Amino acid sequence: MEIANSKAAGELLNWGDVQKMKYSWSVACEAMRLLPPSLGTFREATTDFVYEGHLIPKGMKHPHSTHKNPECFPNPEKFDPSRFEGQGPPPFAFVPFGGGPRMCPSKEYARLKILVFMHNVVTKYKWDKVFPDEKFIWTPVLLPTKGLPIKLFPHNKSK
Ligand code: HEM
Repeated sequence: MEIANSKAAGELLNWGDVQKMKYSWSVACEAMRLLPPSLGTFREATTDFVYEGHLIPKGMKHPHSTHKNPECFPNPEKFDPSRFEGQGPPPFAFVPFGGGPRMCPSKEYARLKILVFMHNVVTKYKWDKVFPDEKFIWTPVLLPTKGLPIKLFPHNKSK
């Protein structure tokens, strides 16, 4: 709310505002940790190799599986945005956008869109899910099974 409180009614966000929205981004990251928008990236080992004592055989495919590993994220089922504060998770443990040379080229664009969306929804509306226990499936992108309808209640109709 720090950014929202610094803006006049109807004033748009600027780039500097978005850079300051660190807690909102931690919340978005924690949501993407628990429910990655994309099922993950598949990498195929082109040769046998050993990593930290584990044989990775040629042909093995790896979707990302670290998001709920308690060594990377203690108490992994808990929604806790503070995991992303300070140094944050270990390298390559949090990979909703993939990693390495083929990682999502739109990560920063997606961050901008997500933060602007969150800012506007939170500052303009109170909202409720129509189906509180709606399930999500991956197809391979994350989809709400009933389309995630929500009811919006404007905070202030004059804005
Ligand atoms: C929350 C939003 C998004 C998420 C979570 C996401 C996630 C991903 C993931 C996991 C990959 C595979 C990366 C890899 O193989 O290591 C990927 C690739 C890609 N994404 Fe995104 N993405 C998002 C938004 C977008 C948007 C908005 C665009 C385009 C405007 C986009 C364009 C691409 C492209 C072109 C690739 C292929 C990159 C390559 O193979 O070199 N993504 N994305």
